[in-house]
Amino acid sequence: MKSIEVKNLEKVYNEGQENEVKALNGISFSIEAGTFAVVLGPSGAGKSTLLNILGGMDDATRGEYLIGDMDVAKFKSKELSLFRRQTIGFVFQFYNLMPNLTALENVELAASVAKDPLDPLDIIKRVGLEKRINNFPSQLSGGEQQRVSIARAVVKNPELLLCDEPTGALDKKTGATILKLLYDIGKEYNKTIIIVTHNQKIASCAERVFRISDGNIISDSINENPIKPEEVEW
Ligand SMILES: Nc1ncnc2c1ncn2[C@@H]1O[C@H](COP(=O)(O)OP(=O)(O)OP(=O)(O)O)[C@@H](O)[C@H]1O
Repeated sequence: MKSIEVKNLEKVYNEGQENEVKALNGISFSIEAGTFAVVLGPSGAGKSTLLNILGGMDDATRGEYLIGDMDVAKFKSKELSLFRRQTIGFVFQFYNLMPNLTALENVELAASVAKDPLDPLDIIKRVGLEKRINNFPSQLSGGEQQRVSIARAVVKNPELLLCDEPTGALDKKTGATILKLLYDIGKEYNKTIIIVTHNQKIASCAERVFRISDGNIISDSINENPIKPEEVEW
């Protein structure tokens, strides 16, 4: 497992033009492998921008992004494509499953592009969907679809799991169980997890909490006593 380091990361959209936007103002942080971290911030703070850069979906304007000895900010598009396949697992708010594939097939497809995948059936059982493997996404509840999407992310055996408002479309009870599943899976498979959210409650169960505002990290705290995800007061 590899630690993550970001140094003086800047993202400027439309640099030098009238409509220039500084979305990230030279932020720096490092995260130890296996940490359950949350990035909190209001709308427009730069959360999606940061997530897109960490996930290799966009490049930084300036600065460094290292995962272990991988110098990701220097990657060209082909290396970034491999990086997205092999190193990152994504969990999105609205699941983004392939509608014409079953739950198991969605997970198998992700495994098929990974370098060192885990067993799809084992993972789908681990997320509690043993009896739903042949269902299509439209035949699953929101919480079940999010379980498939977690299985799809984890089966790739990635270094880093990036989650964009993973409980944002779920009711409180389902959101809490999904949060617990993410936490438990992170610990079982020793994965670094970064959850981006505007929901302050989620931060109470994180080991590390970053708050961002206007493209700056305004606080970076280690939570010595995170509460259990199932005890989060929503
Ligand atoms: N492709 C883009 N081109 C120009 N400006 C952009 C682009 N993407 C984001 N921005 C701007 O960058 C700033 C940060 O946006 P970002 O989407 O990262 O914020 P956010 O914290 O994720 O917000 P939200 O919670 O609403 O999704 C905003 O001012 C936004 O308008």
